[in-house]
Amino acid sequence: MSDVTTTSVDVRDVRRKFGDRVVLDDLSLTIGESEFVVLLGPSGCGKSTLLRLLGGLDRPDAGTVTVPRERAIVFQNDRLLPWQRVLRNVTIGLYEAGADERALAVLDEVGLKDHARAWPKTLSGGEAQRVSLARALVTEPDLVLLDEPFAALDAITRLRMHDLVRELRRKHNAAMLLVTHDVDEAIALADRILVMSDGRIGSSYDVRLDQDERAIGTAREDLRASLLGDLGLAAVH
Ligand SMILES: Nc1ncnc2c1ncn2[C@@H]1O[C@H](COP(=O)(O)OP(=O)(O)OP(=O)(O)O)[C@@H](O)[C@H]1O
Repeated sequence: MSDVTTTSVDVRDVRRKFGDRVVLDDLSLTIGESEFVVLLGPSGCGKSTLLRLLGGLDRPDAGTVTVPRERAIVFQNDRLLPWQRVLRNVTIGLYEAGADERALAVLDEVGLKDHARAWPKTLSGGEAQRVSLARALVTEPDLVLLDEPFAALDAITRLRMHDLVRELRRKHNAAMLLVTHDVDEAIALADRILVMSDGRIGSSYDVRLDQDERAIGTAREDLRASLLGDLGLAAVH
């Protein structure tokens, strides 16, 4: 291929049905190595279904999904094991020597090295999600899947998380796919925003190339309009 960047994710003509309902309808997308793609779309349009396919938690009825072997998922709820301390929650899935050191290094990156011996129930929502990010990154995945990881956090904590994710992205060279309903979150983090509708990728915005304020303002309006348009259609059904 003549692409400048190497492809990390290649989804081709994927179809996924639940009963009679076609949730993903010949959907195709690619994500480049170390590219940050945000998937926006109204509730129920199939974002999590796509993420689950990429994470290997589900299989398509038709089409192909090509993803790197090393990948990690962060969900909206932290899914930490309450009976394990923070450090053990991060080392889960690491079997080699030096696991504790690696986990401590990533906990340091998310600002929680001091909490290594804490129990999950003593953490705030934002801290618990930072541990989830540490757990995802400790294996140095090539692809990180983020399923609305900041949706349950308050606005200020969410903004702090955006800064953290940008910083983590610089340090770890993974491709990232974030699912969100939040247009501003999408613009803050994405290289490219994909809007999903009717089981496919409806439109695509290149944020990285559009750095001037006016272009970003226009994109924000367009994105809001396409989301509201989809919601309007959904309300008619
Ligand atoms: N395992 C399943 N069995 C039956 N239907 C399912 C299953 N998983 C998802 N669906 C249906 O597929 C559709 C898409 O669900 P999905 O969770 O992918 O949407 P979403 O875009 O992530 O929504 P939200 O933004 O609300 O999380 C929904 O109508 C949902 O009910």
